Amino acid sequence: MIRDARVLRAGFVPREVEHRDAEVNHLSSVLEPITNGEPADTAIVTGPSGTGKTCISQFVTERLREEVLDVETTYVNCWRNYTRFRTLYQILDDLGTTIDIHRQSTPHDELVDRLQQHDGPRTVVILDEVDQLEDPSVIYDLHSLPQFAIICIANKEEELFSRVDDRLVSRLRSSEHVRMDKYHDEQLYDILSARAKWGLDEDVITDDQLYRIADAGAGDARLAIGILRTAAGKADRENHERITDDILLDAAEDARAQIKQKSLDSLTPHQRVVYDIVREHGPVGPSEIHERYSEDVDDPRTKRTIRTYLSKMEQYNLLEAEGTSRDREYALVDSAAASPIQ
Ligand SMILES: Nc1ncnc2c1ncn2[C@@H]1O[C@H](COP(=O)(O)OP(=O)(O)OP(=O)(O)O)[C@@H](O)[C@H]1O
Repeated sequence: MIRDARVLRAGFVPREVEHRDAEVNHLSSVLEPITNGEPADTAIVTGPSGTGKTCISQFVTERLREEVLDVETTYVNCWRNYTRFRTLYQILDDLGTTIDIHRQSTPHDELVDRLQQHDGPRTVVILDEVDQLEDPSVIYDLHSLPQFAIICIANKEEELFSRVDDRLVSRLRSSEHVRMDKYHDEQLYDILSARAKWGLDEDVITDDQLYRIADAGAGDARLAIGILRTAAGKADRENHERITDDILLDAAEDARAQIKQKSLDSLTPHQRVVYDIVREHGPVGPSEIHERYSEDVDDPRTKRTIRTYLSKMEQYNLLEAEGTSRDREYALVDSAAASPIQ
């Protein structure tokens, strides 16, 4: 059943990306100066979840490394490393220069100094989920160091801009933007079909089944590949020769539940408090959420930050918002209402 399980994993970077030629070319052209040993501009990559932002960024930087000897790349998930310290530390760690850094006592400036002194090859830093940084000044830190090129990945550029100070906004506004939209069903079908070809034995899934998965994916390649992986895994465990329609029916729900759990596990402690307030009291408006949240935590973040948390959880299908911006209320997403595989 399964020929190569790696191909079906969420973080897999394929040898060929489908339907993103323009975006790949755009991002490659931003990084092009590096091939001549010159500094490159910052790139901002935005789009909804599962539209290939991480995949395209990694694909382009991998290709760059194939072409040029003197270039390194490093990847930081800023949701996981949401403080300035952790992001800087992660980059230095990748560069192999953290040996004598003490997590508790080393000041930020020293970490920035180390980056400045880094005399290795030019390095492309992918800052994924950059809108999740508690202190986005780390973008500024990196922006001012010519030996580093930055790719900032976020869902919405407004969310990124609303969190950074004016001097950085004007710099980021003049950066190159690569925008990704949700995939059409045909595009998702092609992405799935390539994964099935490399990841599964021949004839274990029909074209019609792949189209139905593409439809249930609703523009999100992460979900679509997740459904394919879940279905193939179950068919394999149960010793079927083919993926049956019954297996497919459950796979969409299981894949959604897995993705939801992963998103929940990614929430920072403050985001989790906000999520729990909506779970207990939703539908609830932002002011009440902020009031309750401020009572629950010792060092509450600003209302604006809480709004970005709510928006992020909406992007990741954990919360849904109803109403206009004035009377907006948030509630948990009703997973049972998501469209099943037809
Ligand atoms: N154009 C494409 N061709 C082939 N595979 C793709 C393409 N776009 C996305 N994928 C695959 O879909 C999955 C999700 O993509 P990716 O993680 O890049 O999405 P994302 O936009 O970064 O989502 P998120 O905001 O949730 O992190 C990955 O397994 C990726 O390899």
